[in-house]
Formats: sequence, C-alpha cells, structure tokens
Amino acid sequence: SVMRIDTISIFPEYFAPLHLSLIGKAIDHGLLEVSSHDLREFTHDRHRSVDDTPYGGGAGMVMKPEPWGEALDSILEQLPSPRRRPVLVVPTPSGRPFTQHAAAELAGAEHLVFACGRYEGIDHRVLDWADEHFELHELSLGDYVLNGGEVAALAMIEAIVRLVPGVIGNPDSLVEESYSASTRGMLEYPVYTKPSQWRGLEVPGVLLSGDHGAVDAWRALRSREITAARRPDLLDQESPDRP
Ligand SMILES: Nc1cc(-c2ccc3ccn(Cc4ccccc4)c3c2)n[nH]1
Repeated sequence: SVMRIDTISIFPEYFAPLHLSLIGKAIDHGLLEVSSHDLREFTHDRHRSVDDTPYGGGAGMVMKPEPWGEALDSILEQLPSPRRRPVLVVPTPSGRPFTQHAAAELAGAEHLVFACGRYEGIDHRVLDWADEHFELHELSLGDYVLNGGEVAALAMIEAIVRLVPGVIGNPDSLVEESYSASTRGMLEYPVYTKPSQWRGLEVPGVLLSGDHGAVDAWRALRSREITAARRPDLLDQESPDRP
C-alpha cells in the first residue's frame, strides 16, 4: 500500500532532500508519495502574511490560524472518501517525545500530514480544530530548541519511512538496531570492515576468528559497556526478557 506524506511549511524547499537516496527510491517505486505545500499559498493579502503579534503580549510573533485552516482543509478535500482520519503530526518543543516506538506506530499510517511551524508557534486554536478532523500528534524531536518544525519533520519522516516494508532494501538491517525490540534498548557495538590494518590500527581479533559465538559475546559485551557509559537510563529498563 502506498503511504502518502504531505508537509505544510513556509519553507517547503526544506523537504527537497526527501526526494534523494532511499526515500527517493521508495517514491520512484511508487511505495511513497511526498508532497510539500507552501503555507503562503493559503494567504490572500498583498503581503501574504502568516504571522502576527501575540495576544497577551510577549516577544516574537505567532502564526495566524486562517492560513493553516485553509491549508488543512485543502488536504482533507483531496482525500479519497470514505477515508480514515489522516494523521497530523505537529512538531513542537512542548510535544510528547518522538521515539522509535512512535516511529513504528506512525509507520502504519496510510496518510501522514506534517504541520511545520515557525516563529513562536502556531495559534493554538489550529490544534484544537485539527484535533476534531485528524488523529493529532504533537511531538518533540528532543530536548533542544529548533527555529521551526521542518528539521524535526525531516528527521521524523526518515525514522518513520525506513520502517515501511519495502522502503529499506535489506529488512535484516532493521532488526538489530538501537531502540528496536531485538536490542532491547542497548546501543550498537562498534563495527569494522577491510582493511584489517589501517593507520596502524587493528580490528579486534575475535571478529576475524570465525567463532560466531565469541563474536556475539564480544558484541553483547561492547553494547553493554557502551550503554552503561553513555545511556545508563536505558539499562534501568530491566525487562524480564533481558537477564
Ligand atoms: N524538539 C523541538 C521541536 C522544536 C520546534 C518545533 C516547531 C517549532 C515552531 C517554532 N519553533 C521555534 C520555537 C522555539 C522555542 C519555543 C517556541 C517555538 C519550533 C520549534 N524545537 N525543538
């Protein structure tokens, strides 16, 4: 089934990279349709304004609700009916954390719409209205501040689309990943390839031994060492199926 992704932003050119590499191939193979919409197409004044001063005062500008309403209407009107409610993802610093679990959940959606804000954010009535017409997800990319939602949307789209069957060439490469079920939240072990000697640096001998048991043990040990050092919080999730 074809997954459709629509993005709405005042910088639609941010999404041109999606047409490159893996995602580009998925689009060429008809597995994925990506359309980027310019929010200013839904303004009607001479200055094509999308922002105004905030009620209640404060610094910065807030994105006006009308252009967003018309942009979202236009997406809903283009849907084949009867349709399931499309998913609307709104990247925001105040959102629920975007995790691999959220990516897997969203990878099952038929139609994803990303509303990318700028300035101090979007008039909250847009989210209130959208909650009635979409399955709304306000998501944060992480605990750092960006200038807008586009970079967050690009990252989320990549994390989601690579989980869609057929998009990634080799599905095996998805199995043993950080944050995936099989690694149970452990970080990746170090990887090596030829040449076995490089600038005087060797590859760990066990990896050249052909002893797959020893290789697995070495990798498990390195994962645990690296996770304990960098992400002890992931180890606290002592799950019953991890000794
Ligand atoms: N994880 C994450 C998401 C964002 C994000 C998403 C959308 C928007 C729209 C405007 N801004 C700028 C902004 C900065 C701080 C406070 C309010 C607005 C955005 C930031 N930053 N960090």
